[in-house]
Amino acid sequence: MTMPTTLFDKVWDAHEILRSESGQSLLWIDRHFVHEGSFHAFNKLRDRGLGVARPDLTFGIADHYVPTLTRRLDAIGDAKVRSMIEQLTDNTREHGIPLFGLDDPRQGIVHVLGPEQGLTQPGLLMVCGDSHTSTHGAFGSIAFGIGASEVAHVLATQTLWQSRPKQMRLTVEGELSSGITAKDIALTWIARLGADGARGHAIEYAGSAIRSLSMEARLTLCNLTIEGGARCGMIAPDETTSAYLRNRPFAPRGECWEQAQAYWQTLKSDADARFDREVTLAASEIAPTVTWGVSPEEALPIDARIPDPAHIEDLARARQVRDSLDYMGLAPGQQLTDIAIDRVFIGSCTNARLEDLRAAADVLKGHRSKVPGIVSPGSTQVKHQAEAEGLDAVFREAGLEWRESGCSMCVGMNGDLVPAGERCASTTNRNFKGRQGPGARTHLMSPAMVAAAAVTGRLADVRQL
Ligand SMILES: CC(C)[C@H](C(=O)O)[C@@H](O)C(=O)O
Ligand code: SF4
Repeated sequence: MTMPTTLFDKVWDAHEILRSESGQSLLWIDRHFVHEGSFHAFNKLRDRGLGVARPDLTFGIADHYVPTLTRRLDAIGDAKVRSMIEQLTDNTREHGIPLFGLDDPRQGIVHVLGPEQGLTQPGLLMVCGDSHTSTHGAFGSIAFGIGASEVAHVLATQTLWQSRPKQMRLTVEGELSSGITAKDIALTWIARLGADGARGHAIEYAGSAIRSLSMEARLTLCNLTIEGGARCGMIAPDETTSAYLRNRPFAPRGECWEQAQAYWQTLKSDADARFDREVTLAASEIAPTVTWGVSPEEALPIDARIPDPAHIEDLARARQVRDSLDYMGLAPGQQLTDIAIDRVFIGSCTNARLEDLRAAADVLKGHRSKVPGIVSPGSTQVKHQAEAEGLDAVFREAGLEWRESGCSMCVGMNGDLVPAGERCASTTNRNFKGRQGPGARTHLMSPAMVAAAAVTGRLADVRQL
């Protein structure tokens, strides 16, 4: 009798080349994405006179530093920003690595582009020097972020040493009510377990509420997995996965497609597989959720009040809450829906795919935004699709800026910043101090909720508009 195994075990075991005495596994890497931050690793290779082992399995993507007002490199005033994009172009050219560069019609944020192009597929092992690589696990691949020296190791060998993480299953049963999205599922579990709650674990998302999510929503959920401290997040591939991938540029075709289907069907946890940890949520207990503090775990249902540190017994936690409120410029006990905002941002690898833009446009249609804001589609293709549907017109008529695709105001590396002291309702994944700019205050929420905040000028419950 064979031991029952999990989806994670199946994919991991298929990639393990050997195991060291200390229990580390040497893993084969199927896909390696490199963005502008990879220059460290390329410099390392150069110092040691090494080449890239498998340029055909490596893909360059310009996203973190790209301008969103234009696609012209020479329009970037900041020489340091320009050089980040130039270095990626030079490094990929030198090593024969395909590049989705600034002016490529397929350009996009790495975690939007990979799935969109069909590079992300069930059963693969994928890495990138970027923490939100967990996104790609939505297809039933193992995908995680790695550090600069690991990027160099993968470039040089197409392999990576890793220790096998513990495993946790997060089951969400029931039906999500209208207005509740994958973003709300994620913020809810992270608020419950903590930003460190899933540390050292690979998460498999399961249950009827997860199975009913679209592919794009699954990407949002797996994207945010890292904010709960987990190593990666996965969802077993099903009909939704195959329907999404069929005919994508890099997806298998013809007989290979049939073979892939047969393999993908085996990619699920056995009925009696054991997890180190099981967590269950009822879909009915999930409300539209927003963050109020400086960590994704500081999140609450939109109808709640800001916590009062005077009522928190744990002194360390009370101090933390006081510190968060101080940075965020908020008062204890304040009703979330009373918080006025200064601007909005709709973008990032978390929530800037077509369905996200549709959800935001649905709420904005026929309204003016009370505050300024930027909409940056997750990829150039998403931009074109949105324009074909007239979504750009909805955003423009609402008074928001319709920009080019890139990481943009999620992290501000390209100069798209929230001014100090301003409060931004944002579809992104991190609300750390200074994340959107020095002194900037970020509230994370779903695209529909950002649109509701734009329309009302404060944090608002999209279900009550
Ligand atoms: C700059 C990059 C390495 C970073 C990451 O690792 O995630 C960024 O994408 C982020 O979201 O903070
Ligand atoms: S959009 Fe934001 S979270 Fe995603 S890769 Fe870019 S900087 Fe990181």
